[in-house]
Amino acid sequence: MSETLTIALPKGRIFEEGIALLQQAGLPLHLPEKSRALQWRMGHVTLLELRNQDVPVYVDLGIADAGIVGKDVLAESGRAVYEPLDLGFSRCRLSLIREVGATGPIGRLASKYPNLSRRWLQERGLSAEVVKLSGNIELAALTGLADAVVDLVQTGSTLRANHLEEVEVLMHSSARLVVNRTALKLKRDQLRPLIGRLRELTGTTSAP
Ligand SMILES: Nc1ncnc2c1ncn2[C@@H]1O[C@H](COP(=O)(O)OP(=O)(O)OP(=O)(O)O)[C@@H](O)[C@H]1O
Ligand SMILES: O=P(O)(O)OC[C@H]1O[C@H](OP(=O)(O)OP(=O)(O)O)[C@H](O)[C@@H]1O
Repeated sequence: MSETLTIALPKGRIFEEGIALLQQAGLPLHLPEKSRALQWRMGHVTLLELRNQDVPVYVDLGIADAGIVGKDVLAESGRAVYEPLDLGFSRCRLSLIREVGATGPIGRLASKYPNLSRRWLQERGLSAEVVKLSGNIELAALTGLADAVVDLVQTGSTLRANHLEEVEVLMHSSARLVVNRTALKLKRDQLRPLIGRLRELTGTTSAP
C-alpha cells in the first residue's frame, strides 16, 4: 500500500486539465462530483482544491507534496519551490496593457501581480503607484483608475473588445508542476516516477 500523496490543484481553468494529466501519469484521480467539498481522497492521493495564489504556499510549507500552478502566479509568489516541469498548457503572457494610443507617463498601474509589476517598473527606472486588484483588471485602464495595467493576454480578444493594446510582454507563462523539496526526498519513490511520467507525457525536459 503506497504512502499518501497530497496534490494541490487550483480551481479554475487549470483544475480539469491538471486532473486529466495526473490521471494519465498514473495517479488514481477523477473529476470530483460537484459539491462544496474542498478535498477528496482518491486511492492513495488526497486532492486539495485551492485558489491559484495558494498553491505555491501549500507546496512550499509542505502541506501539499506537489501541485500545478501557472508560472505567472509562481513568479508573483516568490516561493522557491522545486519546479521540475513545464506542463505546456494554460499558455499565456503577462503584459503591460494600455488604452490604444496612450503615450503619457504611467502614474498609477493596476494589477493582480503587484510584485512583478513593481519589479518591471524598477528595472526601467520608473516610479509609479501600484494598485493591487483582484479581477477584470483591464477595467482599471478603461475607467481611468490606472494609466496602465499588467494582466494576462492569450488570444488578445479581451484587448480588442475593449480598445486596449499590449505594449510590452513581461513574461510568458504556462502551467508548471511544483514539488515540495522535503517531500521529494521523503516520498522519492512516488514523486520521481510521477515526474518521469509527466515528463514523457508533456515532452519537456526542464522548466525555464
Ligand atoms: N486566457 C487565458 N488563456 C490561457 N491561460 C490563462 C488565461 N488566463 C489565465 N491563464 C492561466 O491560467 C491560470 C489560472 O487562470 P484562472 O482564470 O483559472 O484564474 P483566476 O480565476 O483568474 O484566478 P483567481 O481568481 O484564483 O486569482 C493563470 O494563472 C494563468 O497561468
Ligand atoms: O487574450 P484573451 O484570450 O482574451 O485572454 C485574456 C483574459 O483571460 C483572463 O481572464 P479570464 O477569462 O480568466 O477572466 P478573469 O479576469 O475573471 O480571470 C485574463 O485575465 C484576461 O482578461
